[in-house]
Amino acid sequence: MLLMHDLEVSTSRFRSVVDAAYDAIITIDQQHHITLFNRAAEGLFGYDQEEMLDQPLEVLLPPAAREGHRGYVHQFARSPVRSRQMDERNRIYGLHKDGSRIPVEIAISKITVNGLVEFTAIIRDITDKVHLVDLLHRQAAVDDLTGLPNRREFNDVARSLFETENPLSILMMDLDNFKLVNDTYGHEGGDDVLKAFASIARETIGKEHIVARLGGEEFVACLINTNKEEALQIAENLRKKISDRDFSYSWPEDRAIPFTLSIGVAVKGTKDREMSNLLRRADEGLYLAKENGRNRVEAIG
Ligand SMILES: Nc1nc2c(ncn2[C@@H]2O[C@H](COP(=O)(O)OP(=O)(O)OP(=O)(O)O)[C@@H](O)[C@H]2O)c(=O)[nH]1
Repeated sequence: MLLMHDLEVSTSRFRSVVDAAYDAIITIDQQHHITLFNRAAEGLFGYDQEEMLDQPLEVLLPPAAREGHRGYVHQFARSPVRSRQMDERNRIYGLHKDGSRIPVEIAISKITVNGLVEFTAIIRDITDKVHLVDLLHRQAAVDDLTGLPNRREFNDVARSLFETENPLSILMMDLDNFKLVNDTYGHEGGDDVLKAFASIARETIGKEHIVARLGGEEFVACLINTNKEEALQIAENLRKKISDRDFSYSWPEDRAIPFTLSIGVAVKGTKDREMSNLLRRADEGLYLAKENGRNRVEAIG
């Protein structure tokens, strides 16, 4: 009798600890059916405990993860390890009742009860952490002023594009006499021009290509699947649009500032071993365009 009482006390203590836990705690049996679903799990997944007991765990996983998860649990059941953190390198998602995916961290452990293996998963919602990491990634890759990819991001992307067999062209672009723009319209006016140019270039060059800000008034475009004639045409089209003010762009307070740009063009050739060869030739083209009077397009090679 005393033993029964002790057991009841211990069970109710266990229940209150599990229910007060901040993390979702779910237990499944050998057939992957849910045997325990605490309050935090109700909050995380949007289901009531009554709905979930005896349900297969798969209900809480995005369809694409279900098969892999079953294999993972089988393998874990056979391994001598008693607890482990589920894959920390790849993001793991749970599936909310409303169909949305929830990024989670999962610690899983197993116990053997009467010869049968049971698993307990402790699941933490890491939505805030994931948002923060994504934000930091974005900030590290994007130029604040224009919203374009920055030099580092461009180098990464361009290098991987260079590895493919596809034709590739580079436009090296530099706004003309930008110091004069700053001197005449102030640094803020200069910033407005940079933002305007970024927006017009992105629209004119097209979403299938990459436009990035290398720094200052220097920009670059990587044109994918584009040969020399097409690259020259895109460059000339952009130069002319800017020079003729043939674009619709909403300037801040309608204070449109005239500007022009010079462009150097280089096309990937069989002799190009690295992206840096191509970028160097585009730079030489840009230098030539400046030498020859600015507001021009020059190609090298
Ligand atoms: N407003 C603004 N100015 C910048 C920024 N970054 C660089 N600059 C300015 O850009 C100007 C670049 O001047 P230069 O390199 O002499 O070239 P330029 O006057 O454009 O002359 P060319 O390139 O030879 O046509 C400098 O005055 C920099 O201060 C920026 O983010 N905002």
